[in-house]
Amino acid sequence: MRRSLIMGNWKLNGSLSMLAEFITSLSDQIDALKMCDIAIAPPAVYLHEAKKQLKNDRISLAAQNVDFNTGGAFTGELSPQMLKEVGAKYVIIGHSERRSYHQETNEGIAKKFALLKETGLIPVLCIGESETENAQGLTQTICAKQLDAILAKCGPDAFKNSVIAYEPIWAIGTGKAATASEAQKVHAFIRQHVSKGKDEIAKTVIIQYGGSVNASNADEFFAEKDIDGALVGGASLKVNDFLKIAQSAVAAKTF
Ligand SMILES: O=C[C@H](O)COP(=O)(O)O
Repeated sequence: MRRSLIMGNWKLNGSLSMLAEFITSLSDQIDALKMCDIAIAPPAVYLHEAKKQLKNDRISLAAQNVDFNTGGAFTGELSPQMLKEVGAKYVIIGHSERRSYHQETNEGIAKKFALLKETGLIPVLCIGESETENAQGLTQTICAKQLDAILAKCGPDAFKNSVIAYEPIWAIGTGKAATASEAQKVHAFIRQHVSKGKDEIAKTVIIQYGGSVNASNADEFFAEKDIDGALVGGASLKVNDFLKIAQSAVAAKTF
């Protein structure tokens, strides 16, 4: 059975004191969350300190972005190897905020995906459609295009042991989450599209839902068979809310 992965994406939020409080509270509760994997993605500048403060490997670290170069004259960028060295296990790539505010393309994101795999880091590939595309019935077309860029660059086994976060753009930070059954349909499509009948990929690819997940609606998502956890933004900034979401994931796997 796939384990759920609950990841908190802090985006451009947080501080050293918040990090310390968060890690202490999370560490106190982690034993009750054995059935799911937990990760936090604070701003990259805090990863090294987070690694030092983490007392066990049950809480993993993620970065929010990476460059597609390994080194050289690329001012302001961070390489996969640097993120690995400061403790990242996962790296979020292709978030819609980066696609939209930093003009990231499917091709550039595919280069990042390939480099992360080579470095031994786990890509968390964000995909999803805009509100207009959703209204036009283009959800699957858009998701397929975003996934196909990775398959073209990395081959049919690209998604073995990888993470995909389905994040409909209209649901991010809006309080207007997709319904669990809407999300389940898209997740089932994604699983079929990336595995193309290969059981090994279908069984190992983790597909998270992201977009206004909170402590009250998390249960509904995790009850769906193709929703393997959540990429949580706003609700991951309060440790108690984040913990409740993780507890919902555990409960969904233990009935
Ligand atoms: O990476 C997280 C997503 O963008 C979701 O953000 P949100 O939970 O604030 O809607």
